[in-house]
Amino acid sequence: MKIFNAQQIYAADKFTIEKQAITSDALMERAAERIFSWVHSRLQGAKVKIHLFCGIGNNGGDGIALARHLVENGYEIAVHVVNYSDKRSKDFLINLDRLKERKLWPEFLDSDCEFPEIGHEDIIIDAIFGIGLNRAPEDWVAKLIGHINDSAAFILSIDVPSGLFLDKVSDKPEQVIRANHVLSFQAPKLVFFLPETGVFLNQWELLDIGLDQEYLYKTETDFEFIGKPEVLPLYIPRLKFSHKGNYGHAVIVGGSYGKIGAVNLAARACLKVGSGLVTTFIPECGYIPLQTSEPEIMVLTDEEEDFISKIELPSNASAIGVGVGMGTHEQTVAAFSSFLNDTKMPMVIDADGLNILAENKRLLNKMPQQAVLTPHPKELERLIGKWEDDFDKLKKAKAFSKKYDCILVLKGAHTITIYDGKGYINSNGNPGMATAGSGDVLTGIITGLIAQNYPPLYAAIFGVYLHGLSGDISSSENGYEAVTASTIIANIGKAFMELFKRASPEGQEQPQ
Ligand SMILES: NC(=O)C1=CN([C@@H]2O[C@H](COP(=O)(O)OP(=O)(O)OC[C@H]3O[C@@H](n4cnc5c(N)ncnc54)[C@H](O)[C@@H]3O)[C@@H](O)[C@H]2O)[C@@H](O)CC1
Ligand SMILES: Nc1ncnc2c1ncn2[C@@H]1O[C@H](COP(=O)(O)OP(=O)(O)O)[C@@H](O)[C@H]1O
Ligand SMILES: [K+]
Repeated sequence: MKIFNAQQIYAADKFTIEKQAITSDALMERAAERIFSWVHSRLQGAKVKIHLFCGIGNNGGDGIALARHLVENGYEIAVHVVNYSDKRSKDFLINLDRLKERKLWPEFLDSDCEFPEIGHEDIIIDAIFGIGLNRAPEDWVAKLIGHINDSAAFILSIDVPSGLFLDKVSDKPEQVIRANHVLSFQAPKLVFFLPETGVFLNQWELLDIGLDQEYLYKTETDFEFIGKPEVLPLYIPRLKFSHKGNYGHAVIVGGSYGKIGAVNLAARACLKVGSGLVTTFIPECGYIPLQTSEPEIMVLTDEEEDFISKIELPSNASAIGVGVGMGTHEQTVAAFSSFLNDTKMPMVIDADGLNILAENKRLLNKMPQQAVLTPHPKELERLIGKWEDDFDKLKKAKAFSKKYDCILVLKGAHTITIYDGKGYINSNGNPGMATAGSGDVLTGIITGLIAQNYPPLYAAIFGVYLHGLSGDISSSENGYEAVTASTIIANIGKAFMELFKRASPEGQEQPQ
């Protein structure tokens, strides 16, 4: 699903209004009707007090139009107009008049007023600012936002939490609404997924307001939100008359004394995503534990006992995952350096592989084309340097990926895969996955997919999704805390099965 920026959303509104020959007010009415039916289907007329805080732009207009629907359906409401400017939008004014025609007079809030009392069981509709926020709110508006945040009431934000910019991080977090739920129009916003801005909302949902499909389809975006519909077409089916040679030979290179487990996890994940053969290249000390615990996995060893000093590959290797648990011994650095000189095979580089690259930047030019790098935030910082905020991070990551022709997988709650100027934002996964070795599993998954001939970018996007889905199945069975890297591996099979379930008419999924 595409993630549009504010200019594109405004353009889509304009295009839709012209093509469908409707007024902008009709589009606002559509938006308000969608919000109303969402609210009404949940509240069913409950006698709960609803406070609507409405700005004076179109986001406020949505709120005022919603107020009319609520009052017409018997809800107990209080409308507070946050009068932060005298430049009221046309559609806001149209809707204000309609409200007044129904004898409902909003309370106007300004810099001198007392803020309304909010009961802990009340509901707040936040329609102060939408995607039009272009500067920090004035002090009194910021205080009002603080007052709303301090209440125990449930906060439902319209389109975006008010105070959240779409293209930068607010330097004053207290000026942003902390929404329990956001009803966003048509498409998700990038800020929902970045660590510094995503914290302002708990959940989000999309409301379709019928923006022109052709415009949405044709408009190129810098970011895409990756869910099941996006990953399914990437899947490569297994063929009836195939043999293991058709599914590649993945090699995991890594491990050091005390960190052989990382290789074990990555190699098992490789097997579970369907790699035909899996070999590990590890220091001698890992030979017995790996051979005895994983009968399917072949083991090659370095001549050194505790670390890697010279990397050798099986002759028919088709993809390499390198770096997990590998350490940064100087002989390992030398081995990795000459390995990069000699090997132009598809490669996933993780953990100490990334640390070595960061310490020896000249090696970056030796990476094979479209190498997949899977840094967690600290590893990323070592590679691309410090960033000012999450937007700057994305800009720097894109520049890095372009400079070295590599695919960057920025791991996090919403992992973002960057390539060719575009970002692919993963939709699944959970905090249970913040656990030792879950990154090693991801390395194995992506390597195993590349070994089977998935193009590296697709392997990264598909692999990240599959990893998140396995993590979600693990947490649904065990709870967040008990998710381990091994439970993620154990659920890779179920994740594949889940991918091919289709929704039944009742909304329950059935195998396809
Ligand atoms: N354009 C359309 O046709 C539709 C727009 N919709 C709503 O319209 C919203 C965008 O509306 P607007 O563009 O009017 O913008 P907002 O309602 O977000 O903001 C209102 C105006 O306030 C001004 N402003 C920005 N920051 C300010 C600040 N810190 N202090 C004081 N004034 C400030 C800006 O000029 C801005 O246009 C969307 O988020 C959505 O809720 C929906 O009604 C659907 C249809
Ligand atoms: N809060 C979270 N929500 C979803 N996924 C997460 C969360 N925290 C971590 N993950 C995922 O878990 C993995 C952790 O990787 P990493 O930090 O490299 O772990 P390790 O080094 O222990 O293998 C990444 O794929 C990341 O996206
Ligand atoms: K809002």
